Amino acid sequence: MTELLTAAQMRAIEQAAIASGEVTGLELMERAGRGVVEAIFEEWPELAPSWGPAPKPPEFSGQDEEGHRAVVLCGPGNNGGDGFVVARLLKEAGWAVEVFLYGDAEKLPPDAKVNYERWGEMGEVLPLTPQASLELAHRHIVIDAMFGTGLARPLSGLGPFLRDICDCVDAGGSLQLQERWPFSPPVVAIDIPSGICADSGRPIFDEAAAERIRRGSSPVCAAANLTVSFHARKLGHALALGGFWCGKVVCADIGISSQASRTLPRSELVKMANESGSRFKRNGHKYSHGHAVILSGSVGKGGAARLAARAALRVGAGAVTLGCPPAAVIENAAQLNAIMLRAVKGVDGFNAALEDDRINALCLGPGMGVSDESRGLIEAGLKSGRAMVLDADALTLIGRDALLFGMLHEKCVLTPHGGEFARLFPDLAETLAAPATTGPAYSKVDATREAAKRAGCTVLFKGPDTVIADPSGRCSINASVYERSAPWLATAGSGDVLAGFITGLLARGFAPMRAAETGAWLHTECALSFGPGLIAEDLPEELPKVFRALGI
Ligand SMILES: NC(=O)C1=CN([C@@H]2O[C@H](COP(=O)(O)OP(=O)(O)OC[C@H]3O[C@@H](n4cnc5c(N)ncnc54)[C@H](O)[C@@H]3O)[C@@H](O)[C@H]2O)[C@@H](O)CC1
Ligand SMILES: Nc1ncnc2c1ncn2[C@@H]1O[C@H](COP(=O)(O)OP(=O)(O)O)[C@@H](O)[C@H]1O
Ligand SMILES: [K+]
Repeated sequence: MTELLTAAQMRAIEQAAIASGEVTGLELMERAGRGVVEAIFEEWPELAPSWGPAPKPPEFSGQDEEGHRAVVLCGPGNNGGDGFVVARLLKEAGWAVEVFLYGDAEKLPPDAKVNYERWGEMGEVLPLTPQASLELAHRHIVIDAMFGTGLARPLSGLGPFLRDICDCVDAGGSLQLQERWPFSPPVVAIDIPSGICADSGRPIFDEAAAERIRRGSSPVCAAANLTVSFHARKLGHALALGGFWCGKVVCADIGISSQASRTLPRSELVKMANESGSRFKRNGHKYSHGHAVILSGSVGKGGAARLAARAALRVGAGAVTLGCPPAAVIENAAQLNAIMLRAVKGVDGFNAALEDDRINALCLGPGMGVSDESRGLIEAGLKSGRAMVLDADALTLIGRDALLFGMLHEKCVLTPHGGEFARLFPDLAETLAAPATTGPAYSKVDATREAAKRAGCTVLFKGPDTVIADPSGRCSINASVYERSAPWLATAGSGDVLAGFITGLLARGFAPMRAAETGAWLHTECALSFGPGLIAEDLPEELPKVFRALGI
């Protein structure tokens, strides 16, 4: 678990470090540039100085034929300043370096200006204008230092360069992949690929650029094989398409002493999990670990609820009961063993079941249907005040019904995917879907926080960038990107399993926000542990292995 920062938080951390006298801005920029160069040599050891002469790019006929060659594209802010440092350090390592500047050198901020001038003593700076000829195919590395956390508006006049950069990245960014592109150099983005908003992971573009995308011409942002960020990952590396554009993200330590960016070791995660709610099972009888009730749909519609029930039991609820319409009892009885089964005849039947005060968590929605009876069941569940996961059809019903929406309470967890989120919060979904024309752009974090506040309960907005927020504004992201990428989670029923994990954790006494965070994290862990080929049924069955690996 790693804390992600917004651009403003990063600026505040930097300013605090400078104000305390701990470091100067110029030193930070030097460390940032050094961090980029070190990350490059670590990623591609064959480029490190000790490796001897560089492979000769094909068709290259300029000077320095035996040396490594880099092109550094600098922008008008401090991201560009980092670029000038990288250019200088590579040159000092014996590289041939060509530097381009987008913008006016006179207007560079002070630290970037100093580094521009330092570079100026070693080499020239060419203007990055439409006339510039980059000849990327003749380099060993391309450095994108055009824009970082300060991106404020759409890029303009950079289209052809962005196309070249994206082509290099598409070609694999490997020094070995020479057949596909004459000599496709890896692209290294400083902080974030230019054009991507560091707070939202969304490209910033206007209508004119949108039209260009529709025509399939130039892209609106750069991409990278390696992104080197500083101090901590930013939200934009994890949200939306950030994971898609950034390639691999490494975080260079620039020596700022802030607690903000700690990466928690697994042992600490386990400790946190143990401290929240009713702990992992140590002692007590089954009902001391809670009793979850999951309602299923009618005949032939029980699969989703059975998946959720199995997940709730595996995650450690002491007892799980599946409640179904009387007509569906035989179908469910044929499928269930450890999970108890109870015929629930309409709302009255549900209210009767809820008289058992050992029942402390409910899950409504998976496979439930959107009938009036389903609505009544949701109302009864909400009136009972129990901790409760509302998923799938329950979300559709709540989205249609202001009265039900108004009954949501702080022990509820809503688990919408994109479509369900749009039904529940159409205005927020619309804002999120509208092209982002200025930075920082409205993000999935903004939308989920606002949704949780409005609903008065925890909201988990699903996707590879699952965002979880509670009404107090607390928010976390379960990003299934980079080393935690598990696209095989996009399989029918995996959302039902997630609902079951959260319900089981609620039954065990986890607070709603913690249950949602832990459930989402375990969901991804199970997918990673199982690997491709996974179907929803496999997720709960993988949990014991995941728990064992965690030492639980
Ligand atoms: N904050 C920190 O702690 C550190 C920041 N560093 C670097 O500084 C960067 C942030 O620097 P800045 O805040 O100067 O931001 P940027 O370097 O991203 O650029 C901002 C500048 O570009 C202009 N601009 C924004 N969008 C534009 C567009 N589409 N077209 C033309 N001009 C545009 C802005 O008006 C501003 O002048 C980081 O990404 C990182 O690379 C590092 O030096 C290390 C420390
Ligand atoms: N590409 C992906 N990478 C990681 N997780 C994903 C991806 N696509 C979907 N998921 C996760 O899989 C689950 C799918 O849930 P949902 O959309 O409700 O599907 P279903 O209704 O079929 O169960 C969610 O937890 C979501 O976050
Ligand atoms: K950049």
